[in-house]
Amino acid sequence: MAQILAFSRSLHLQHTLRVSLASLCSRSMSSLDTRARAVFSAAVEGVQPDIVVRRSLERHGDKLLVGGQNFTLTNNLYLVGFGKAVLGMAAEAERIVGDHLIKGVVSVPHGIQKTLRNHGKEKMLLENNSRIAVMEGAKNNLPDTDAQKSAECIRELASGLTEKDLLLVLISGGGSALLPAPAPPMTLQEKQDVTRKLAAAGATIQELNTVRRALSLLKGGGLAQCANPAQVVALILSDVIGDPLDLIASGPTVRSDSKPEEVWDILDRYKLSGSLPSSVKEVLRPHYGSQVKEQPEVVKDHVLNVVIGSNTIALECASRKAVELGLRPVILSPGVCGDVRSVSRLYGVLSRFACSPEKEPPPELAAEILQLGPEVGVESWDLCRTMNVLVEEKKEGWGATCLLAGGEPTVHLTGNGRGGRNQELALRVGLELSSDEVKCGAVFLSGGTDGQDGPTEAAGAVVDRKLMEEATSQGLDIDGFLTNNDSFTFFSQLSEGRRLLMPGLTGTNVMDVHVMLLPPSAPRDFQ
Ligand SMILES: Nc1ncnc2c1ncn2[C@@H]1O[C@H](COP(=O)(O)OP(=O)(O)OP(=O)(O)O)[C@@H](O)[C@H]1O
Ligand SMILES: O=C(O)[C@H](O)CO
Repeated sequence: MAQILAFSRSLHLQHTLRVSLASLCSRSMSSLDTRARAVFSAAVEGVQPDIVVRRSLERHGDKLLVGGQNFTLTNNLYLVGFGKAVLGMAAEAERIVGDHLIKGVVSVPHGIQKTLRNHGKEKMLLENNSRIAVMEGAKNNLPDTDAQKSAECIRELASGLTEKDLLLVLISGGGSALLPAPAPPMTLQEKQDVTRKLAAAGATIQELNTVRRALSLLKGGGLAQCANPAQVVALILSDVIGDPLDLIASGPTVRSDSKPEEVWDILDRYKLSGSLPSSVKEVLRPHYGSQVKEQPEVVKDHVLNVVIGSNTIALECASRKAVELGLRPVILSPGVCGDVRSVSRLYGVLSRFACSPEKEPPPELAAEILQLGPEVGVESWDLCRTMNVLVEEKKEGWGATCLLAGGEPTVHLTGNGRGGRNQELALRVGLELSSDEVKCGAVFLSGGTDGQDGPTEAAGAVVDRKLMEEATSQGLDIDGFLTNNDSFTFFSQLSEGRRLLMPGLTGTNVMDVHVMLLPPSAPRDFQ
């Protein structure tokens, strides 16, 4: 009898323990979800247009300090800008330089002022008495006649400057479409056709912008050339992996050294060279390029290009937030790219590595991680460094790790659903975490820092190992949604959209941020 009582007491104890552990774990899940969202918000906050401008542009009386150089202000300042984030950058720059600003023009996305106002982001708008003209254009991120007019105004402003003047150029992602200046005799339509066909054929942003530079009067250093002999200072918010100055917005203030053969190679690669209109061929003829684009060395001396915001900076800010939240941060890389399937596999294997019950994770996991590296643009060195942190974490039991990465993976579209690369990545990582092999409570978030993932209202989504069970219990077939690239519909229907990341339009853009929170394997450490 005593044995039976002891057994039943032990059953009761086990049950109570299981219940309290489960509630502890589910509390930990929701707190990890909340913490992942807070880390993402900190990444976005760290690269807000006003903040990055304030950090890089200092005014002391009539001196402007930028990029370690001093410029004297004598009511000689002009401003131009183009890109998705330049409205907020321009508003802050005007607050800093005040009356020294004579005149400015910015080319910004169609409808952005209304959208920012609707999202309560008035501080990103210009004052009523601003000296900067705001021109909207490039509907759906495509160059159009409105953007061409803006580009013409920017060209006129730059061309009229003298050696006494200082031109502040604000540049951010989306700048290529907002500054179209087709080199004659090419028309805007002809130029647009070439870039659209290249993009549809899967050209990378490096390939696309190499061609755009060659077909434009203002890209590839053309704008700096127009402004000569004025001093040019460009503040750049980077949305390209590695922050290549000559490719962000197609480098209007950076002398382009690419040769016509490089451009032809790209056009050949995508089988477009045979079908080009004669105007495009004329622009790409070697002697034409050198006539239009030849830039004297002096232009280079008069240009200062400064990257003031990037994915790396966003990840550093996220990392600081992680520490505040009691997490141990490790930045994997700001250059994650490649097919979203390989990227999701990497995160799946990394979570298995971190959560394996042994103190030394199985070597085959490390081998697979290293094998995936080249496919997703991550160096072996960064993978090894990250794995070392995860192993140390296991041995010394520091608490949850916050693995951070950024970049821009690609989705090969096969369906016609609604989604974006962040939501699709999250969905695929959710499947990895739900698979039987993984027993840890990792939470994964993927979000676009501009707040808009593909043509959807969400920036991304947050997932964990419960995803599959949750979807199945609600009659949602994950594979079906994935085949149709319908990740937004999936996450909208799942649990009333709770897993969606909806920060609204953020007014900035430094590609995507990935956050994976890896709690320690031992349940006693969950909190
Ligand atoms: N239904 C979909 N599912 C998954 N990905 C999609 C879907 N539709 C579009 N995409 C992807 O979304 C991307 C375009 O989205 P978005 O407008 O956020 O681009 P972006 O590269 O962030 O632009 P920018 O850098 O100018 O802000 C493309 O890579 C495209 O493949
Ligand atoms: O505008 C562009 O070219 C892209 O956003 C890359 O900077």
